[in-house]
Amino acid sequence: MSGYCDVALPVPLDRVFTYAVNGEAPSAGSRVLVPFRSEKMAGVVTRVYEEAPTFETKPLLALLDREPIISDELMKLAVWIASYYLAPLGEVLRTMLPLMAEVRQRVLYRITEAGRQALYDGAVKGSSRRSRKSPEDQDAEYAILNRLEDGEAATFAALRRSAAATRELLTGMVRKKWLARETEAESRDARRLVRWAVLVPETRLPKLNENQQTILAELAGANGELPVAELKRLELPDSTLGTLVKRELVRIEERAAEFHLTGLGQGGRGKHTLNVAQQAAFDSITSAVVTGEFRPLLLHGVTGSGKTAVYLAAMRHALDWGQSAILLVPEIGLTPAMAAQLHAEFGPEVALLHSALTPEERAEQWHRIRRGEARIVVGTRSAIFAPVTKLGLIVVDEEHDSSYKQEEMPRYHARDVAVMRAKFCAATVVLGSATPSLESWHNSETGKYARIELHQRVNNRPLPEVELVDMRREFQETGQEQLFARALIEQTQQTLDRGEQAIILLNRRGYSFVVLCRACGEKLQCENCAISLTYHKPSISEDDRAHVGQRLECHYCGYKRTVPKICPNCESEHLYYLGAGSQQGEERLQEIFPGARIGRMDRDTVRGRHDMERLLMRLHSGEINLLVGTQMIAKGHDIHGVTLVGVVGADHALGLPDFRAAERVFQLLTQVSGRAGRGNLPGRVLVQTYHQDHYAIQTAAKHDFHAFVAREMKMRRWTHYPPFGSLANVLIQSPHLEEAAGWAAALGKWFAATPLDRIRVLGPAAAPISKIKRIYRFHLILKAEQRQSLSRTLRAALAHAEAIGIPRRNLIVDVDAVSLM
Ligand SMILES: Nc1ncnc2c1ncn2[C@@H]1O[C@H](COP(=O)(O)OP(=O)(O)OP(=O)(O)O)[C@@H](O)[C@H]1O
Ligand SMILES: [Zn+2]
Repeated sequence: MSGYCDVALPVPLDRVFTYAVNGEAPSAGSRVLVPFRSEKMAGVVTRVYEEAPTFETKPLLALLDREPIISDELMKLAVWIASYYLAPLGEVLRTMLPLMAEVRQRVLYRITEAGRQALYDGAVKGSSRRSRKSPEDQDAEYAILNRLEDGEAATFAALRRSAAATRELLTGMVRKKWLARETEAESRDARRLVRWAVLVPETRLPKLNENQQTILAELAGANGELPVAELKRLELPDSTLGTLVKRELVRIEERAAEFHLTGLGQGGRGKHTLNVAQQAAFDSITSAVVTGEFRPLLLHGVTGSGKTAVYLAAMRHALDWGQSAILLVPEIGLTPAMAAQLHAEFGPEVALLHSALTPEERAEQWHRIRRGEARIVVGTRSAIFAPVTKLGLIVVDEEHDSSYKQEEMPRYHARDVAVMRAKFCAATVVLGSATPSLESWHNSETGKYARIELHQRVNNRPLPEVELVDMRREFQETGQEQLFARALIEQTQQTLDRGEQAIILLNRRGYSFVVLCRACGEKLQCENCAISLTYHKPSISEDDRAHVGQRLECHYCGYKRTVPKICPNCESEHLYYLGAGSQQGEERLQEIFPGARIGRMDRDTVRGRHDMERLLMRLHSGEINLLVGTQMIAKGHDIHGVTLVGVVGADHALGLPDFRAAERVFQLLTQVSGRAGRGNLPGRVLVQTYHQDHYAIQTAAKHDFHAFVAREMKMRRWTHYPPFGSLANVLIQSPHLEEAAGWAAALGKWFAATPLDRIRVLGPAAAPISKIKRIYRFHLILKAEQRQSLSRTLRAALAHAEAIGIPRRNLIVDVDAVSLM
């Protein structure tokens, strides 16, 4: 049959592309292979039709799916995201489909006419003496040309095998135009086979080196077998496993990929019957689900009120009703207990989509969900695109968490996408948190969302008492800057003496987060970013899995350098290390409490998939009785022995140039306080602060969410920030400072000259972080009373930018921006 179709391609262009159908027609929502520029590319068909377009079209190359893999409902969602966030539809669809592992790009080499000529010339005249190549290289080149003479294209691997080709030689030959390089998208099914390493029972162990022993120990500890991919996480050389296989101590088996969960840490603490408040929340949710209509709910439940049990019961109910459910969590790796509870509750019905999955594993899960084998989906933000059918319930846990916002194209917010998806498929969506975002709270005030509250902790446990320690007074009374206040030291000691556990939040990793030269006043900065370098000491902790050596490190781009003895600017020797991070916290605590069993939880100690579980296990068992860490320690953990929480230096974030600064500090204080007193003993919190009178600190200390919100809403209303109106951040970036500044000025001029419909424009100005990874950054902030007019204006601005030659990739439009830095 003939006809035409529109295809969305993953390229940064806000349009679809038309191709001619020359065989079997594809269906909308299925993938096809098409020629694009000089490449072949996989895209998703958005429309199939008869009438010929007025321009010339190229034909489709291949159909990759027999049936649509994007349902109408998900396509509708994709179109909404593309329009709302001003993102190309092809990019949105690529984000939605974790199937790129199935379409692999192959690079092929083919001989050209010039190549043939060279081959014949060489055969006649022998090797050319004028060539700069060695005779060996010339021979290799002829071998390659010879191999390709029949006209078939071959891969690098094939040419290396049969003609000893190297990448260098091939690149040179392409440059001489003897060879043409082609890319080919190769479609295949997601790999269904997983390679497992299996321990061979062996009585006499030969001499082994340390790496080999590590692998054998790891296998022995896992009942003798593990997927090879798991072993890769040990970060040992690949050859180690190879040697073990050669020596017949380990054998490799290919097995069908199946769903497996390894070491999820301890499971839930057994199931509880819901208490009265939980039951009421459950009833509200399930009666929304059974209406079969779109029902958005905000579940505001204080820390430790047992929200998880409500989610699980509601999801079970949806399942029993023949529906499926999606649960979004900020980061599964951080809450292994949650994963264990889910697995205990739903067994093989649950698909876990976490960030440590390989592309193949992700694709495998996607297929399981699509086949209807897993009707409960749990995952981080992109799990909102899971291809479940009969979706009845979506739960967004910790809905205020900023990890739901994707900070790359498409810059969607998974919580808001969750609400739209629920709307498109007439489902119930529950946004849950002890500290709801002001946006969601506002929606519950205006009646857009129904609100459910859990005011009490389970078993009538009290919320912890919070005491503020004024660090200005502490300084006056002790005469010196202290990392830990006297009261915190005293109470930590008492807690440990009573055999209880304490956690201390120090929300920066590393040892010192500023290195300052007292002579010239300069802070040592990253070479690539406008960011102070953080000093990391050689590690003192056995938990520390990061690099052990001392170094200065940029926490934005990962740049590392040795620690200088003198200031790189003025060569003075007066370098001072200021600002304590978690590594320093740990060291100081070790000095103060030599008998304590200290653990540390931050990005340096929690790297691999199992690090968090190990740490939590040691906390649950009491092996660790004093934990220091960054905001990771505030995330949902339920450790019953913790009765004291200390907060150090969390209020400095109040000074950040971001309208959400107060909200973030309030959330962090409330969440970290919420870790205390979750068992039988009541908890206490000590907050060290220099801003004792700030309303975010005051209200957090009183667990008074309503008072905080009332105050913060006033501020937002005055300053026209969300939830009052809509906001977008327009970033202009370039590796050349003048270029970025020039473009920013040009856009600024356009905004100033264009009549805008109730939109306030701030800037252009240098972004608070004016350079990241050698890219200079300027921005404009748009505050609009009406969403539509914001959207219209942004589109017009993009069109103007294109007209004056600002490349699309140098412009970032961040609708509902979460980070303004
Ligand atoms: N009905 C119940 N009776 C007794 N204990 C319960 C009940 N429901 C839940 N729990 C327990 O209460 C504790 C807190 O529950 P959960 O972790 O779900 O709190 P949460 O509301 O998610 O808190 P946070 O917002 O701090 O993460 C857990 O140990 C859980 O096992
Ligand atoms: Zn950097």
